[in-house]
Amino acid sequence: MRVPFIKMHGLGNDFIILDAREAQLPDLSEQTAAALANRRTGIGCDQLILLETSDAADFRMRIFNSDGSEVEACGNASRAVALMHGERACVETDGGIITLSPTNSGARVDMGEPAFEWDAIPLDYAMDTAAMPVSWEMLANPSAVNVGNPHVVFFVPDCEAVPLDRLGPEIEHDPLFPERINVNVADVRDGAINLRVWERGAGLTRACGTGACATAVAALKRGLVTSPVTVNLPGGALTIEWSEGSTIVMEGPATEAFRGSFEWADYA
Ligand SMILES: N[C@@H](CCC[C@H](N)C(=O)O)C(=O)O
Repeated sequence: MRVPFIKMHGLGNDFIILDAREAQLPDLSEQTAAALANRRTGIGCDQLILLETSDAADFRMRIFNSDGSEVEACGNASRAVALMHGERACVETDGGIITLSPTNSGARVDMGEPAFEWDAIPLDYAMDTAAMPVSWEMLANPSAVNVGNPHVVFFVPDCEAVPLDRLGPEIEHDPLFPERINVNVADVRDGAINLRVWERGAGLTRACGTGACATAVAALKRGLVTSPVTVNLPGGALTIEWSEGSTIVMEGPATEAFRGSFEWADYA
């Protein structure tokens, strides 16, 4: 079976998008998702996005990391899907319903409300998620925020100085995080946030939209910045708006890279 795909990215965080809203596709196993995401032997991407019909929203967006794991949310892919869809839409994800609106330069996405309770992150045991009493070498007292998916956020003097390629996987797989975790390291300068992210199931990426949301929320709660705040990532900048008790709104660019098709193979 020949399957069409669209390759898109948000600030260099790249996606394969498969559209099963009208055409029927075989069930996508985690092994097949990982094979398609492989940069040497597949098409290559950080996340594979599968669009399906939904009874609860205009359509459903499923998200697979490059290691094949299916997860709840992806901010950058939400903007890519908004650009591809071309009009405002409510979208069902495993992290909740989000609302996408294309803009002249990309998209604006209402990502829903963040959660802060320890068991909503989730953590393995109860603790204060605003300043967690834990550390990994120079990374200490992070905030934990769930924005549809789980994030831990460390504020440091200089995020470029953190060996995230070494500490990221160690923290991602720490037993404190039963569903693993996305690891954010951030510094605040001139009212803006500089951010690097080790993504659960994908490693270091050029940008992480949910990471930007979680970090902005954690920085706003700590009184380090005011809303709306610019979050600078290696791939470019996002704007995040949030206030206590409200939903998070993310705005930024999205780009189509190319289209193609491949012969479906089931690796399960
Ligand atoms: N790139 C994403 C996040 C993708 C999912 C994440 N790696 C997870 O496992 O939760 C984004 O832009 O938000």
